[in-house]
Formats: sequence, structure tokens, C-alpha cells
Amino acid sequence: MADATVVVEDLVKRYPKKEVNAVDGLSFEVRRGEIFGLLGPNGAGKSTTIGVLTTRVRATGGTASVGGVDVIANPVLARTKLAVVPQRGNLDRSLTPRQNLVFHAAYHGVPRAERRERAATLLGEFGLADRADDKVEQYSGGMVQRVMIARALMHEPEVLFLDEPTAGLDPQSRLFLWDRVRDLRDRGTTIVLTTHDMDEAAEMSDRVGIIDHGSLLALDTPAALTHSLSGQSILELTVTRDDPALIGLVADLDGVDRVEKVKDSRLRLYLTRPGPDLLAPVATLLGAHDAGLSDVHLGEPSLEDVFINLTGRGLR
Ligand SMILES: Nc1ncnc2c1ncn2[C@@H]1O[C@H](COP(=O)(O)OP(=O)(O)OP(=O)(O)O)[C@@H](O)[C@H]1O
Repeated sequence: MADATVVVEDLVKRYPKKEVNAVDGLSFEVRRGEIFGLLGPNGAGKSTTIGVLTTRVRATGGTASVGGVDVIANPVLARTKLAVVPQRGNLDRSLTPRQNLVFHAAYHGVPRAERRERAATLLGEFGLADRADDKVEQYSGGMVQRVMIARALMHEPEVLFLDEPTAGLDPQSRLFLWDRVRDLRDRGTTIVLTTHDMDEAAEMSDRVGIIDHGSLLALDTPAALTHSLSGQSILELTVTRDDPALIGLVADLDGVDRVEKVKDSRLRLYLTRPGPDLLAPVATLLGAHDAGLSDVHLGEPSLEDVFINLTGRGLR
């Protein structure tokens, strides 16, 4: 791909004393200037992959590059091309946000004259100008997250890796952050994010890669991925009695392709016929087995359905 800025080829990582590879022959590319979502269930190998790309984890085999630099052969140069915002706050809490930004820039060799100016610009863009000289200790979770992203941008990385960037944030902080991330993308920074929030992944990502057991299951735009399940409508039922035998009975109904248990008494039916046509047969069947419906939801497939379909598991 001519405009690829992250290239992963046949990447393998096996941790010492482990029987299986955490990353198992993974290949994918991220295009310059896109928001790329890396999704997978717990233990799929996302953090390990990001760890290799950001030079924190040593690969066992394969190649990976960021901004045209081989991260395995040339980690020091690669670090000038990328930035990571980890899930946990790791700011120096004894310093102000402005000092955190300026020190980070110094560490990355940004010329002295540019550090303060760049810090002021970024603090302004992230809505932190007023409180840039308070101690970080006094900051809310949402503000800390903004400082972390602003800090990561101080050395003008080509690729920004965001690990669960909005986990634990209130809706307003979340929206603010996503607007900033979109701005960054629009100005040419490539964003690679991991998230457990499927709706967020679908809304934010230009493309998503779904991985499990260390290899790639699918990679496309969210729209194309959900389209791959189209023709399938979905009926979600909450049943008044949690009985595993009911799943088999419902699955045998005409028009039901397959059934998944979402939670205790919540079933998701993937249909080959329009959802409303199935309501009466389902109700009759349940009634004949001493169960009823307490909630019904008709819908089109979402990215989460694609994910469950591919991995057989929910995200959490
Ligand atoms: N430092 C480590 N030492 C040994 N095994 C590890 C280490 N880090 C991860 N693993 C194992 O590698 C596999 C992949 O883990 P990884 O953290 O990359 O997955 P993940 O997709 O990021 O999961 P999560 O969503 O839970 O963060 C798992 O089986 C995990 O137990």
C-alpha cells in the first residue's frame, strides 16, 4: 500500500514460558491520515501488537515499521515518529501540565525556543489554557487524558497510539476528546486506537482490524464489515425464564439462523427473515415452555455483531 504509515508483516510474539504465540503471524497496514481501530477480545494480542509498534515489546519474528522506520531494527529513530497515550495516567503529578509538556519536548530534542510555544498552542487546542499552570493533582480524569494527548503531540509524531482513550470518561469529555482526535486526523496525523467500546470504534474509526488469538480476522471500514452481515436482521429477546434448553428450541424455528446468549436471559437471534415475522412464533414457543418475553428489540447488525460473529465472544 503506497500510503501506508504502519506496516506489520508476519509479526510473531511469544512470551517466555508460554505455549502459544500472543501474536501469531499478524499482518496489516494502516494508511497515512486515518483513524484505525484495533479490536479484539481480552487476550487477543492488541496490547502486545501496540507494544511492538511502540518499541516496548520485543518481537519474536516478523517485521513492523512506523513512519517508514523499522521499529525492531531502529527503535530510537522509530520513537521520533510515534507517540503513545497509555491507558493509565503517567504524568508527573508534581509538575504542572505546561511543565509536563515542555519536559517531554526537551526529552525528545525539540529545540528550546519551540517548546514553550508548542506547549501553549496544544494547551489551547485541548481546552487547558486557563489551568495550564495548576498542579496536575488538581485535574479531573478527563483533563488528565487531554494533557496526556497534548503531551504526546509535543514532538509532532506521525502516528499516535491511543489505548482505550475514553475509558472512564464522562460523555462530555468523551465527545470533546473525539473532536480533537478527528481534528488531528484531518491535519494528517495517523491514529491507531484500541477500544472496548464497539459503538465508539464504529463511529470513530475509518477502518477497523479485528484480531483474535494473535491473528487478523477482518479488516475493513465499519460500514463494509456490518454490510458483510447484511441480509441478517437481529431480534434480541429477554426471556422471563433462564433455561439453556430454550436456546436450542428457538434456534430450530424457521427463519432463525443462529442464537447467541448475550446475558443470563437475553438471547440474540440472527434471522434470515424479517424480525417482526418471528415475534409470534417465538412467543408461542416460549409460552408452550412456561416462559414469556419481558423485552424485545429489533435491529440491524452492528459492528458488535460482526465482532461476535467472527470471534464468538463479546468484547468484555
Ligand atoms: N508480559 C507478558 N508476559 C507473558 N504473557 C503475556 C504478557 N503480556 C501479555 N501476555 C499474554 O499474551 C496474550 C495476549 O495479551 P495482550 O495483552 O496482548 O492482549 P489484549 O488483546 O491487549 O488483551 P486486553 O484486551 O485484555 O488488554 C495473552 O494470552 C496474555 O496473557
